[in-house]
Amino acid sequence: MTPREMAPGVFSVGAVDWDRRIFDELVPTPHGTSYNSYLIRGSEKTALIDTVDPATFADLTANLERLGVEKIDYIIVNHAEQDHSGSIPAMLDRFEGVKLVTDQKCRDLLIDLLRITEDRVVVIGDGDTLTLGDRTLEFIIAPWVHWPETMLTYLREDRILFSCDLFGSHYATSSLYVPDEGAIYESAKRYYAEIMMPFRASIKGHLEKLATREIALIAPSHGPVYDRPAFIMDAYRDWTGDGVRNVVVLPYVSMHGSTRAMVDHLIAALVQRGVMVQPFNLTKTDTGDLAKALVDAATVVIGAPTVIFGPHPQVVSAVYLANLLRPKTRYATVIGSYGWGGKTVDTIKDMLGRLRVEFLEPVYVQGYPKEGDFAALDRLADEIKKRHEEAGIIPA
Ligand SMILES: Cc1cc2nc3c(=O)[nH]c(=O)nc-3n(C[C@H](O)[C@H](O)[C@H](O)COP(=O)(O)O)c2cc1C
Repeated sequence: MTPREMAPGVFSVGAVDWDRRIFDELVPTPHGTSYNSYLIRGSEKTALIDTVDPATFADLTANLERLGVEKIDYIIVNHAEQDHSGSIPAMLDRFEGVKLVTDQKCRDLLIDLLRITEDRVVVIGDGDTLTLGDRTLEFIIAPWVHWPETMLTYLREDRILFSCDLFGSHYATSSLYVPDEGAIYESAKRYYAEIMMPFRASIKGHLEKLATREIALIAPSHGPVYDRPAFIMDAYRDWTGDGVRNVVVLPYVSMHGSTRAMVDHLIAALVQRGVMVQPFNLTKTDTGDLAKALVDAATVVIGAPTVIFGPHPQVVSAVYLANLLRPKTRYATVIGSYGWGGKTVDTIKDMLGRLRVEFLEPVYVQGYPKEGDFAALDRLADEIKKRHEEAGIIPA
């Protein structure tokens, strides 16, 4: 990618990774991603906001060369994770005298993760500023935008917020600005779900802190720049707020069709009662899609057959993930089938200890479901409808 100017003297100089299909060896990235780095040329000093994944270091340096950059005074480090910080050691070698500017926790992590030496780091605190001559950078400490050391940087004169992972999306595009709000909404929601949802309360606080600030552009560290910041800030307010949607997320596995018959019956029963359903066959599911669905669904029903006295291992993996991500789900239960015995329902319940959910009566049956079992699923659908009505989320 070539440098793109966002404001006079402010350039996007990072790399687009069109082919990346998995991130942190954990989350699928079906649309690739980008590692955004931004150059600010002040009248006296030059600063670089974050670097890039080390695999794309050559793209960053090529962009700096294209702009004729010979000296960088500061590298602002908003986050110590290697997809942004990993090129710092190479940058320190290349640009003699450059100082890293970051908060205390990030400094400590940089020393631990990248073996940076203390003397290369200037530590700043919340609200501190750094002048580049005609430009002023203001630092906003924002811990737990998925790691404890995260911070944001605000370029006062141009009203640009460099938000690092906050508001980011794994989305490779040749467009500097959001090319399609619908597509970016989905990618940003998925990204929020995968790494920020567990820290919903902290993110809410950061949004409140930002609410009074004039922001013309939000320049995140992944995905395109927001030239209509209200779009993504409203979406984040919605995702981090307490509201839930009239949706049942239904992750399931079925080896021989018994649980599947129950899943199909429950889907039909819920739809007949005006409740939306998002089923996920876990043998075919992209975990990012599942995480995204968990962001605002009111209810989760887990469909699990028994394998060696407990839940099928693919269900265990999904339940473990859901427990880590801590969605704002209000109701949960288990449906499924066993052959002779086990502890599937109790094991799943125990695994969801971090969620503040009310457990509804499970429907767990021996073998292929019989008439009475389907009737129990109808009663479960009634119960879910009642809860959603009480929550005021079923349209009249
Ligand atoms: C590998 C394997 C292990 C199983 N282990 C158990 C078990 O420990 N306890 C049990 O009650 N049923 C066990 N079953 C039987 C299934 O739970 C039972 O067939 C169930 O109806 C399968 O539901 P499904 O058709 O939705 O896959 C096992 C089945 C398989 C294939």
